[in-house]
Amino acid sequence: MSDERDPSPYDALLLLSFGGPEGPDDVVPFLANVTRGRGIPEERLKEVGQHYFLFGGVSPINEQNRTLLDALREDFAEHGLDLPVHWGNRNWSPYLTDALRELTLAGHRRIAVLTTSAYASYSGCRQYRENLADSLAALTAEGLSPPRVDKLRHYFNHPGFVRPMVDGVLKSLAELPAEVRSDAHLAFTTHSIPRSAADTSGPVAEHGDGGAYVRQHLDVARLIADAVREETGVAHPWRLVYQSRSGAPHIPWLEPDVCDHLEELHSAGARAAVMVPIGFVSDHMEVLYDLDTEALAKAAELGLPVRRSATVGADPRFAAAVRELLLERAATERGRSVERCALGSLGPSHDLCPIGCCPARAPRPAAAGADSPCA
Ligand SMILES: CC1=C(CCC(=O)O)c2cc3nc(cc4[nH]c(cc5[nH]c(cc1n2)c(C)c5CCC(=O)O)c(CCC(=O)O)c4C)C(CCC(=O)O)=C3C
Ligand SMILES: [Fe+2]
Repeated sequence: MSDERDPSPYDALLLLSFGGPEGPDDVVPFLANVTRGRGIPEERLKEVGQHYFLFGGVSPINEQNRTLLDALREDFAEHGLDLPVHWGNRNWSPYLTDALRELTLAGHRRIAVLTTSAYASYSGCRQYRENLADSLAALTAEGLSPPRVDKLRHYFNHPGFVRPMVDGVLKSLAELPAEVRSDAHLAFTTHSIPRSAADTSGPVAEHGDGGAYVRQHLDVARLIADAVREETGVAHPWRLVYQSRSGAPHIPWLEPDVCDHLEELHSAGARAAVMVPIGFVSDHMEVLYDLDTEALAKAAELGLPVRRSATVGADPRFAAAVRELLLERAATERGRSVERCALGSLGPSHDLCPIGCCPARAPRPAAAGADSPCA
């Protein structure tokens, strides 16, 4: 078999995602799963529940993952890559443990895992690794012998993730009124996280204030802004901003908030903006509510023309990137040296999260890292 289509040692790919409710009755149990043991105030839960009820209790995230699964299967088939693609979630059905049980019972022994989070952070990386460790432990407790799992590297700077977003920004710019288009600011937005979590994201020694989380986002923002300038000849001013903050007000989280930023832009005389949700892989509730509902309402109130650009979703270039990441890792595991595709200044991310990377408040077992048993 040619190296370009040899997935060994892997015998399956698992898409690992957040999960979301698919009807009004799912909302509260879903939120209980999300916040289990983390002391999110009930006020906030009710507020978040409202976001979901506005959309009939349905988060689009599961449907988008189904579409991504289709795109991955289609891409694999087109490229002669014979590898089953499965799906499991942290917080809603289909649950990760059930997906891994099914794979175990079907005889799979070594699984590559793709998370729907492109960046380093506790929520986007280590927490998924903890979920994997928990599920493997649950299957062992059931008397099964679960497979080994490897998490594919962070793909924030992979061209298959960045280029579709560049196209999205160009499209959004084109939709702005012609007379303000070239003045538009780019507001790159991602999930706010506690400052303490940002500072300890990624290999701690390597990164300054804001950790790998902020550096990785800044690199992607710069890449997109540069590509847009090359395409349009306009150097749009840009800034990295944050959204979807939760938690107690006295604990510092990453700022500024996207809505505050729009207000600031407006009072500084800006004439238009495009919000670019680089922190998210698909148009799930954070995008649909926090940006398309809340932030666009703020923009309308200000009379500021604002568009929200597309996430990668199931773009065929993203599906191709997943195939490349998988084959790259497979070849590495077979001891071959391979090209590791990455744009920008940070280079390709590590395959194995270093010890202590993105620490949890209370240390717990995590799979697929340098500090994992049998990694
Ligand atoms: C970095 C990051 C990502 C991006 C990476 C990734 O994609 O993984 C992300 C994604 C998502 N976050 C999501 C939903 C929620 N996140 C919450 C809470 C939190 N997120 C955090 C961080 C992140 N979150 C943090 C530090 C908290 C507070 C503490 C905690 O609880 O860990 C809460 C609880 C209520 C609230 O506090 O808002 C909910 C309901 C959904 C599903 C949306 C849908 O249903 O369509 C998705 C994709
Ligand atoms: Fe979240």
